[in-house]
Amino acid sequence: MTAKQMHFDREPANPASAPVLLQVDGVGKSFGGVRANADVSFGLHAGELLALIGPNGAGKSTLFNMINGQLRPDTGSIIFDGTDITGRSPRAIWRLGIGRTFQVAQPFQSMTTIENVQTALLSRDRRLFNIVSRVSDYAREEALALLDLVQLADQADRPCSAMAYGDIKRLELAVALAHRPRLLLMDEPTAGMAPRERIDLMALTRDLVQRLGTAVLFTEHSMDVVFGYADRIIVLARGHIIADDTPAAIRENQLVAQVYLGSGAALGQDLDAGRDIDLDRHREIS
Ligand SMILES: Nc1ncnc2c1ncn2[C@@H]1O[C@H](COP(=O)(O)OP(=O)(O)OP(=O)(O)O)[C@@H](O)[C@H]1O
Repeated sequence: MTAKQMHFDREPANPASAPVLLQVDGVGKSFGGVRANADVSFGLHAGELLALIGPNGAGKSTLFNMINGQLRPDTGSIIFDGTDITGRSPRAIWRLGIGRTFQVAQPFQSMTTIENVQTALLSRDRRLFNIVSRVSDYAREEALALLDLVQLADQADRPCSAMAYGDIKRLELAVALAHRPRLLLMDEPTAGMAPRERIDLMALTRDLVQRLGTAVLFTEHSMDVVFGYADRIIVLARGHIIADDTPAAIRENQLVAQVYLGSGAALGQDLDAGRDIDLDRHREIS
C-alpha cells in the first residue's frame, strides 16, 4: 500500500490563508533572575514551516519546551487548535496532535526500520506488545506507507544499526508522523548532518508539510536551512521576539543583523555568497 492509497496526500495548503493552528500569547518564563522568555506572542498556521532562530541563550529551547509541555509558562497562554494547552503534560499535548523530533535521533537500534514505526503505531493505538503479539505483526501496511512517505520503504527490514544517519533522521520523521500530528516541533532537525543530507531532509520535510497540511515549528542554527526552507522566521534575542517576518524581510532586517553579527551587515549576505552562517560562531551578543 502506498502513501497515496493511505490517504496521506491532501491538496497543498496555503499557509497564509490557512487558519491559525497554534496561538502563543504573552508567554513568559524566568529561571531565578534570568528571563528566558518575555511576553512572547505569535501565531502559526496550518501547513506553515516556521523557523525559530536566535543566538545561544536567546530562549528558543525554553519556548519549545513550554509548547511541548516540558515547562509551564509563568505568564501567558498557548492555544492549540482552540484548546488551551498551557501547562498540560507532554503526553496530553502529544495526544492532542503536537509531535516532535529531537536534535539527536535515537531509534531502537535492535529493531528493524519498520519495527520502529510499528512500535510508534502501537503507542499511538495504546497497545502493548508481548511475546504473543509481536511488534513485527502490527499494522505492517500502515507502517510501510509511512516509510514510503519518507522514501525508506526499500529499507523496511534493515536493522537500524546498519542505517546511515541521514536515513535515521528520515525514520525519525516517519515515527513522529505515525500519530498524524497537526503540528510537528523539530529541534535542530539537521544537527550533525552533512550538507547534502541537510538539504534532502529539509526538502522532504517541506514536501510533507505541503502534502499533509502539517505545521512545523523548528529551531535551527544552520542559516542555509532556515533561509532555504522556512515560510516565515521568528527571531528571539534575550527572551524577546525582535522580528517575525518572511525570510526576505529578515535578511534585510538591520536589528537582526546586529544581534547576530554585531554589525550593520544584512543577515544572509554570506548565504548569497554561497556560504553557511553558523550561529555558534556568533555567540558574542548572547
Ligand atoms: N533550567 C534552567 N535553569 C536556569 N536557567 C535556565 C534554564 N533553562 C534555560 N535557562 C536560561 O534561560 C536562557 C534561555 O535559555 P534557552 O536554553 O532557552 O536558550 P536557547 O536559545 O535555546 O539557547 P541555545 O541555542 O544555546 O540552545 C539562558 O540564559 C539559559 O541559561
